[in-house]
Amino acid sequence: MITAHTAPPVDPTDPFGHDVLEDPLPLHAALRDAGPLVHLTEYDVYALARYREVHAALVDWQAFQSGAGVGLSNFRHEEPWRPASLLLENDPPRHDAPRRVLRAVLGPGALRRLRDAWFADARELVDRVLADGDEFDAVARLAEAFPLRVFPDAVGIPREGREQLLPLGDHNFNAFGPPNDLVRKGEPRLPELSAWVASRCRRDTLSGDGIGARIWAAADRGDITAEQAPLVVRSLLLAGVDTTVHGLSATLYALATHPDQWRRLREQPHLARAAFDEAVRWESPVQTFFRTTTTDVRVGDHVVPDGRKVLLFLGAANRDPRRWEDPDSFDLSRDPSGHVGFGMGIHQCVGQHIARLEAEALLTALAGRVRSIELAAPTVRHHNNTLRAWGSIPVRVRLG
Ligand code: HEM
Ligand SMILES: CCOc1cccc(C(=O)O)c1
Repeated sequence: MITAHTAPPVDPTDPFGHDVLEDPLPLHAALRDAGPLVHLTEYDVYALARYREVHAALVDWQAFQSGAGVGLSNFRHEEPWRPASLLLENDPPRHDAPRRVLRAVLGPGALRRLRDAWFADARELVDRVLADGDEFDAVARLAEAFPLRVFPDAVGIPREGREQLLPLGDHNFNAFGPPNDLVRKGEPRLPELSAWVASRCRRDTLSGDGIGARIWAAADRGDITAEQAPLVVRSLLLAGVDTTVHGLSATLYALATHPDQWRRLREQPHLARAAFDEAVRWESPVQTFFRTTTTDVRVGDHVVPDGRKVLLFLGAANRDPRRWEDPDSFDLSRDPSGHVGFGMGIHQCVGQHIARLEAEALLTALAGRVRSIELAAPTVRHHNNTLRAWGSIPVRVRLG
């Protein structure tokens, strides 16, 4: 048993600096190569970047807890800046009932109920975009437009004002990082956005047959309490939009820069879901999340003391050559299962099948009309402390 707390290798890089947010790959490679555990001196936290250690931490919720927050802020010493998420920022047992309710309302029944309408909506949106011309911004016209059209409808929130979900989600994901310029950027609108999303979670603003109403019905049954219901709806609205916008953006970017893979998708439209999962592995729209150790935890030859923050680099794990063959290639023939782009273990993304359905609908509609897709101009990244995000992806398409 290791007795001395031998110090692991250190890295002074700021993982939330703009140079890293523009291109995180060099830091990911340096962290993986430095060892199974690294100490990030910039914030005095630990980092895991290899698949094996990230996966092990994700599934060991007892030693690596979420209940002290999954951002840099440690809820043992600091108040959360908003009421903590009942799922993301809680451990069992408090985590369990809200998770059961969300798993049920986002389960096979919801997917069956939504499938035909989402496929029709995707065809209608693609037809309208293509009617406007063969060059457009795939982020604004497709990756943002489609989730904002179908997901809030499925949850049951009114149409007007729903575009607020993007800046709201953007700030929430920035807030998992340090109090830097990205967090300061979102603060002026925060009171207005927080009040707005709280109003969308009330029973009386949610339409009768939506996912939101079904969460309130679960409270009526006593599966969760009436106090928990709005927070469970809030989880959907905070977690369910920006993630999918940037997951779809990553997929469209990957396909526009790999014409051979686009041809495969055209020939085999059933590969749409595989294309989305391979893009989520390759790009990892959710790059990082923190955990907090609940005891002295041994990682390799070192020990992380109790109560310390550990940054899990999901994106680095998804390109770890120790786990993936030719990890930097985007390849539809790969089996991407086991990637940690949706997390792993008891907190693994409860909305992943909703995201996959959105992607399948949009990609199927596109593959049905577009013979080729390519970049028409330089792309622009959108920096966020947690999300690997896109500002714009200008594309040119040929129909047929
Ligand atoms: C490409 C799209 C998405 C990605 C990449 C993504 C990624 C993730 C990841 C990595 C986690 C694990 C967080 C952790 O371990 O601390 C997670 C959890 C979660 N996701 Fe997703 N997500 C996506 C879409 C969605 C959608 C569409 C919804 C809602 C319908 C959603 C709702 C949630 C919730 C509520 C949690 C917390 C689950 C828990 O802690 O038990 N996500 N997601
Ligand atoms: C990937 C999960 O992302 C989030 C972000 C913000 C809030 C929540 C929540 O569960 O409330 C989840």
